[in-house]
Amino acid sequence: MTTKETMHTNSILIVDDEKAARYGMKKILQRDHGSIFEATNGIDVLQKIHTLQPALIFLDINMPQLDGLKTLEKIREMKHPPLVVIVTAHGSEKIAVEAMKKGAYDYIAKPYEMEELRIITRNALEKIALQEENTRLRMEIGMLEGYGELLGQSKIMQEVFDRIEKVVTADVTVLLQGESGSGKELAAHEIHRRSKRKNGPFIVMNCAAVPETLIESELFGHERGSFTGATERRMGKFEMANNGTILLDEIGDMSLSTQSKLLRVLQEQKFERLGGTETLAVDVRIISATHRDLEEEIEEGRFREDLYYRINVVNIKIPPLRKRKEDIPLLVNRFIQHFSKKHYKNVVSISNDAMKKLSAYNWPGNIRQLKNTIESAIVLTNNDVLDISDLSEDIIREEKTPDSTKNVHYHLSFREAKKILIENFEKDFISKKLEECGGNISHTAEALDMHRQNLQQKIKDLQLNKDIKE
Ligand SMILES: Nc1ncnc2c1ncn2[C@@H]1O[C@H](COP(=O)(O)OP(=O)(O)OP(=O)(O)O)[C@@H](O)[C@H]1O
Repeated sequence: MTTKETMHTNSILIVDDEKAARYGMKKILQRDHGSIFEATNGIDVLQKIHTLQPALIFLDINMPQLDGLKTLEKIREMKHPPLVVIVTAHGSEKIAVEAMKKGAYDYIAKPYEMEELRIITRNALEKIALQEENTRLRMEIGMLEGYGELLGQSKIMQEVFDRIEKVVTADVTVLLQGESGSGKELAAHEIHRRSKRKNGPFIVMNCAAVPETLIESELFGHERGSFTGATERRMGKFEMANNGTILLDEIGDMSLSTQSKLLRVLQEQKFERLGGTETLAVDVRIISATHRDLEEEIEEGRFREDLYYRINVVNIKIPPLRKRKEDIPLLVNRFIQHFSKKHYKNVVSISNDAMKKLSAYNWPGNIRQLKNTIESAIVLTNNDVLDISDLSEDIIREEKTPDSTKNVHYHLSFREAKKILIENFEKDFISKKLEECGGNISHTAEALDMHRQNLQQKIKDLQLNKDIKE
């Protein structure tokens, strides 16, 4: 919603089929107001609203063709209707009340005093000015607090929002890079929501969650009988995303053979279903996301360089939360509001000490971890204001930004050391959540805001398969 869409001009429109009545009213109002226009009937007024965008309308109730009440109904159906003051004859207050119920702002009965008309007009225009100021302020605050659902006031995030804003209309292929939980999927969704494809589908394909043998059928679909278990023809995600956007999440985890098939779709926007001969053409915007360093993956021979250049027309890096700690208070307060409502609690805020602890922590799991922390605190607390005692031990212990390399052996390569660190964090975080959820995978996946299959794979990779209930 732009400012222009919600703002009216300051003009007034007088609607009456009697010339003398219009003239009399215009003369009184002209003293204080510049732009006064006239309309002679209900149909004329509807057209003039579009061209003149008046702030206020004086609408006579007794008119031939479309009468005042019907005209009022039509005006109220408009997206941003002007205020309407109904002009009635003395003794027809009942109609005036009906008009107010239908959304008229006020009414005035003929014959009226000059002063009465002036006061009603002044009040109406003041009300409009106030409403518009509120809209403007709300929009300013909204913009300061983030970009749609993506919250962030830090300079670094404002730069990310600027970059996103530039690609929304451009319909180019975008690569989102950032650590797990930093907001890549949310950013992709926001790009879609603001693009010209917003009425088309937004389809997410998690390339890491699907086993290698099924990924092509997931992406491109399959014909009946194309492999054991393919009992019916199935649409792939590319087909589903036609006229919309597809997010290829964790694209860095895609095998080389699938990468080459994907390259063809990117080049030609064409593909065949598995086991099929028909070539399907689609119109899809592709957004890719990964937590991996794709240039490193190319060097290691695990990612095709030509595909990289295709998906990386515009690159947006989402910074980790520890690099934008000034966003933590805003995020925490929003998450408190959200989860307090969701879980029917009365938590209204957080103590300064607890906020300091949250700001000092390093957040290796980024916003997802912060969100989970606040949700779990809200569910477990008996307080109206979250306090240090509502936070988990890890967060309380972390007095300052931890030396994240403290347990790492320097004889390892940087890549190996990084892998161990990430694995240790993942093991620790996931096993704690599993424990909290009594080993139930579906609940844990929900609590971690992760795909169930993704979690199952992680549990297997990290060898956490103990006490798991399906
Ligand atoms: N800037 C933000 N403002 C508010 N909520 C956010 C923001 N960034 C992320 N979130 C929330 O954090 C959670 C994780 O975000 P998201 O799934 O987009 O991360 P991701 O980078 O795609 O993670 P992964 O790589 O693990 O898939 C989601 O619940 C999302 O709504």
